[in-house]
Amino acid sequence: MSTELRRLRNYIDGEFRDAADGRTTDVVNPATGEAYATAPLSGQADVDAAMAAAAAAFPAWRDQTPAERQKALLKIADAFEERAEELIAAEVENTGKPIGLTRSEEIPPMVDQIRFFAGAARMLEGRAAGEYMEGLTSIVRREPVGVCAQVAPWNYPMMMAVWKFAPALAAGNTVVLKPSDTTPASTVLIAEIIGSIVPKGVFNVICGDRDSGRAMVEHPVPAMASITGSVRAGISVAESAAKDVKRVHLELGGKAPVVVFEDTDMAKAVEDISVAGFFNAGQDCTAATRVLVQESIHDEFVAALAKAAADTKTGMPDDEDVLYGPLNNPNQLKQVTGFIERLPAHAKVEAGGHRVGEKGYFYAPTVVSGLKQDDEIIQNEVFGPVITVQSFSDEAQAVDWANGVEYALASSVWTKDHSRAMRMAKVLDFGCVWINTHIPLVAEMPHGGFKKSGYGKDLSAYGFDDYTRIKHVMTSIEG
Ligand SMILES: NC(=O)c1ccc[n+]([C@@H]2O[C@H](COP(=O)([O-])OP(=O)(O)OC[C@H]3O[C@@H](n4cnc5c(N)ncnc54)[C@H](O)[C@@H]3O)[C@@H](O)[C@H]2O)c1
Ligand SMILES: C[N+](C)(C)CC=O
Repeated sequence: MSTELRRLRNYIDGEFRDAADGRTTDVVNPATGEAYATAPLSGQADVDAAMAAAAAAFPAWRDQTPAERQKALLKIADAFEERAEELIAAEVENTGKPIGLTRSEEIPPMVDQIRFFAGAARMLEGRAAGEYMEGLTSIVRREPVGVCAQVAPWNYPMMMAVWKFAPALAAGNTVVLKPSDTTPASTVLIAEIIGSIVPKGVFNVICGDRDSGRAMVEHPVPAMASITGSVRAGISVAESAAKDVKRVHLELGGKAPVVVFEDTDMAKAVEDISVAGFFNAGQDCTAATRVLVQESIHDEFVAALAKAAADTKTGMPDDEDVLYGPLNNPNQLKQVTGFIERLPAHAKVEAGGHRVGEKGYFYAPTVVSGLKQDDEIIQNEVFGPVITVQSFSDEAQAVDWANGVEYALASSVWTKDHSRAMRMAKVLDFGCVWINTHIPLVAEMPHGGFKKSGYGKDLSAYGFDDYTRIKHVMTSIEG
């Protein structure tokens, strides 16, 4: 059976290769539940080869001028635009996402993000050079870190690949990137695109599972390990990297609070929050997943949100009316289903709460109310199309509950009171606070969390800095 499937391959040192020992895994389309390809299950020999290629390519790539690296990234961005339909097709097979939304919501920001980092390559910052001790001039050199081991998740496989390779390559690093074992197809296509533009060895792709990822992070060559994924995986990466003191960059998910005050524009809030909660089947680390609503408007808000959920459609990628597709894999379906099955007696399912169909891994838009702060579904990441609602009495309680989880990536506040919004922005302990909106991201602004959401920033000049190191050079100017 699997011999008839399309064969995806690793991209190492400028060529496509099978795993050295020939091992593969089937890759399943989550909208159908059927395998459509095989991908290498990479082992130590594959990781060794990719790291050796990236290490060999590093000096020449590092020594290119920023202008040359900018030109390469701009060509990559142009190629993404030219080959957008191929990227969309690969991503849709990977994930089951709606075709139209992948075209409108993913390709343009990805291309823009690559172009942003192309520009950033020429805007490296440093403090002024000068004489801080008599007769001695100090300067700061900003340099690439080296080879970067990068591990991507399955929820936005191609966009997260961009967030990883673009700043790394722009800064002069070389890359070994691993997509999730459930979603390798778009990353393999990205390798083909980038490989036609940069010298061999600069960008390498290894397919495989968490053991392949672990072998990359534990490898002696990379100077930096970056991962987007679960807290469990992030802790494991940080532990492995600590053994030889590699730099670590972690984006580990969230449990975004959405704090709705009684003076909000209810219709706008409900519409925006339901989209931000259900988009991508809620498989988004910033999803508007945990609503805290002031008690005076609680019942009206819950009724409106339940109606918005009932009006939200999930279904096949070619259906233009759907907001979101399937969950990514059977484990994720089991995880989401488990949270709903284990709801405490005081919880009330206001909408959804069930699987949709028997083919693929679709789950209905779901709203759950009546929850308490220490309930499992409030404290843990569901990563599915499930919005929870709690009722708060005053600002202090809202802040207490909003901050009362282990995650700290993103949050939002909904109010017409500017002073209250700014007070909340100060005390909410999250890497992002949106006011009267939730989920937009721009290339110029940092994305990244605190607490168990990880450390290090994606996007922005701050994200670019994370892929550089600074060196002090001091020279005598006497004689
Ligand atoms: N932050 C995010 O964007 C994000 C993305 C995907 C999953 N998640 C969370 O993770 C939960 C579980 O999903 P999952 O188990 O499929 O994700 P995961 O964290 O296991 O996988 C993410 C990536 O990390 C790799 N990986 C896993 N363990 C590793 C290790 N020890 N060393 C190196 N690489 C490793 C995987 O192969 C994959 O490429 C989800 O329910 C969700 O809560 C978060
Ligand atoms: C980074 N983001 C928000 C696009 C996806 C995280 O799950």
